[in-house]
Amino acid sequence: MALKILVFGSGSIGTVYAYILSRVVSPENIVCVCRSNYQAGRKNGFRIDSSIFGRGLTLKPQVVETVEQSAAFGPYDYVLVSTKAISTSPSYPSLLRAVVTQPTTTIVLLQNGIDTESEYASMYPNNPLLSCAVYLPVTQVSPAVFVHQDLEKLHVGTYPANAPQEHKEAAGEFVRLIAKGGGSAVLHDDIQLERWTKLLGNATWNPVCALTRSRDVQFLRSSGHAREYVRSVMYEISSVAQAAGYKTVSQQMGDMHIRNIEAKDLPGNEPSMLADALSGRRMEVDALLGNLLARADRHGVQTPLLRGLYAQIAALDESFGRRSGSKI
Ligand SMILES: NC(=O)C1=CN([C@@H]2O[C@H](COP(=O)(O)OP(=O)(O)OC[C@H]3O[C@@H](n4cnc5c(N)ncnc54)[C@H](OP(=O)(O)O)[C@@H]3O)[C@@H](O)[C@H]2O)C=CC1
Ligand SMILES: CC(C)(CO)C(=O)C(=O)O
Repeated sequence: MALKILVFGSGSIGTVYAYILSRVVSPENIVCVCRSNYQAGRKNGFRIDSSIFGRGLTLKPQVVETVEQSAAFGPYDYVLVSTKAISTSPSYPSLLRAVVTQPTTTIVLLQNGIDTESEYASMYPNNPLLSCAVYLPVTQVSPAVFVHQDLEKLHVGTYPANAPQEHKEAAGEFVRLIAKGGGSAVLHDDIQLERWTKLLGNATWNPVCALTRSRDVQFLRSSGHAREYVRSVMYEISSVAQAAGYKTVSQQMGDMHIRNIEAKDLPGNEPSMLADALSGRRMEVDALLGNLLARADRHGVQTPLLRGLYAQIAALDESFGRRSGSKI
């Protein structure tokens, strides 16, 4: 039988993976749940300009406005969760009840952050749950129009790492599917090290860039203190990672990361949290920082700079909630 795929959250990441999968699965079997870009996506489909996959790419999947509407197109083999990893009411995991109807439906979390999986795992204990680290810089420049630059790599593994054998096999099948669509996916027995490795960059650049309305290179070149500040924030993150057992997430890794950004031209990369801040959208405060601080507390690691960043980004996020009456 033909595979059926649901993309919950057809923003930057969801749309590019929908495109990759549309090279192996008929677009009529790919259903995209949209919100602000629903009208544009329904009318014209999605457009992607990618420095890797090509310019002017188009995708015309099924487009719906709610998860309930998408249930009519199921049952699904894969439910890709590509919303922001934020708390909502009702929660994102609970919204998926209408579509996680088969024990074989694989849930794939295409999101940044750490410690974001447990609600999905407790709600859908029998379904394969895949957690990922996504390297895919994409920005939505107008409704349903996306620009993707430089990099595409997906690290995939089960949650938890010691999931049953059938779930491990489901992870392998998903990795093969992405590869058939021309993407680069890597299977891990334990994905958490990759999540923490990615967090080193995201817990630094995402809030720093969002708070300063600067891209990463712009921030680094903004004053004589910027580099040392970023380095010190990364030192705190790597100290928590070390205490949590992720020994390769080190200060040396942070230094290499900074050197890579320093070597880039202005203006640099726009982290997804900067894109959210510029549009006044709710931000991944806990997935990127709050859960990290909880780990720091658990291990008794001092993190004064991260606490300051958290307090500021949480206040900015709250201000967006007040202003918009909040979409969540
Ligand atoms: N963009 C990037 O470069 C990268 C992002 N990531 C991570 O990937 C994840 C996804 O990020 P990204 O794609 O940038 O986020 P986007 O904000 O671009 O996309 C999320 C989409 O989900 C939609 N959505 C949210 N709630 C609902 C709902 N209830 N019903 C229907 N649609 C909904 C949003 O709609 P609306 O537009 O109305 O808000 C939006 O279109 C995040 O965890 C991010 O940190 C990882 C690597 C790179
Ligand atoms: C790697 C990076 C910075 C890509 O833009 C990202 O993960 C994000 O924007 O959240």
